[in-house]
Amino acid sequence: MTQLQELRRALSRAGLDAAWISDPANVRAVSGFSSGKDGKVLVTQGAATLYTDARYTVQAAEESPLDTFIARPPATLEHAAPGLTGLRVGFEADHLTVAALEDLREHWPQATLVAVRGLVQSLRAVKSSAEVQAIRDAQALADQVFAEVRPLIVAGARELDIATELELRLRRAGAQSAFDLIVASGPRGAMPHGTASDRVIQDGDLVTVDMGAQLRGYNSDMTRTVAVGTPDAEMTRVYRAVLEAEEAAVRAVKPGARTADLDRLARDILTGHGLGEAFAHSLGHGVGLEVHEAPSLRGTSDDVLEPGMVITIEPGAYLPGVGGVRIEDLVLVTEDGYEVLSQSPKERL
Ligand SMILES: CSCC[C@H](N)C(=O)N1CCC[C@H]1C(=O)O
Repeated sequence: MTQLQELRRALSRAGLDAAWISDPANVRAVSGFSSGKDGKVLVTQGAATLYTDARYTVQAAEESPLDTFIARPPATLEHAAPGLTGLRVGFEADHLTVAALEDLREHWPQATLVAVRGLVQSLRAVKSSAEVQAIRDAQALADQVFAEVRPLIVAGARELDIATELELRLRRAGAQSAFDLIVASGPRGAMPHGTASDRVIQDGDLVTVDMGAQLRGYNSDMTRTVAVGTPDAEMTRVYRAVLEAEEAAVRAVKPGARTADLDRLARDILTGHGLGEAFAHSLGHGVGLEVHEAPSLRGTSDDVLEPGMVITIEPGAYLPGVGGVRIEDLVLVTEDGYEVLSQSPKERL
């Protein structure tokens, strides 16, 4: 079943007649149009229309099988209005701005607008085989680029030099970085989102490299913490604890597993090493058209793993003023367990 068909079923279940899709990743998922930030999709049970402007006339025709209406707002909203009389129309509450909602109210007075959350996101959590292949290819490229750049992570190099090499090589291979590269060395490792700075890497540092490739619209996500020289005994202990938590959580991935339980498993291991407080974020997240998408591997999540989900397992420990460690694998949930997509070797300290 296509995402459009699934969306129509989800609309019926939610008591809606139509949906106005404005989240760029959802626009892409439903229409195939890759410039989702400049598109909207109106889905009813009988029709689906992609709205975009004249900059994309050729691209929309090439990429999307949907009927396409080329115009700018408010002409787009005026075009849609007659078909919406008396309908309950869902809009994406977690994306639409207040101003855009006011525009919908003004132009669609005969429709009942209903705020919905996560409608398309939940459909995207389980990937098709083509989507899995795109993510697999993105991760394979990230692994290759990481292997090329790993020898450059030495004392005297700047974090920015490492990030630049990674990004350049991803670009040369026809991909791009999925997010601002995280290269956090020494004490900067205590920042989970420590994007590369001009800090010069020192002998004895641990260096956290968190990178993703974006290929054909799909992302990968992986973190390795590497040692430059010999880290001190405390950071070696922290590294081993994070590795233990990471590998245990990966082994527990299977259909039916509650993501909150996986988070608890990793957190309990780190707590056993006195690092519970240092694990400052959730265990992971789904990956696909967005780097962060459903399911959530947060302690408060109700999500349950299903075959076809692609998730990260990424425990970390962050000690302000001292340093940090994160180890992250990209994992496909399979019918009988899991497959680790990220193949870059991990340090064994
Ligand atoms: C800015 S994208 C960050 C990608 C990274 N792998 C990641 O998802 N995280 C790093 C710290 C925790 C986790 C997050 O929730 O952002």
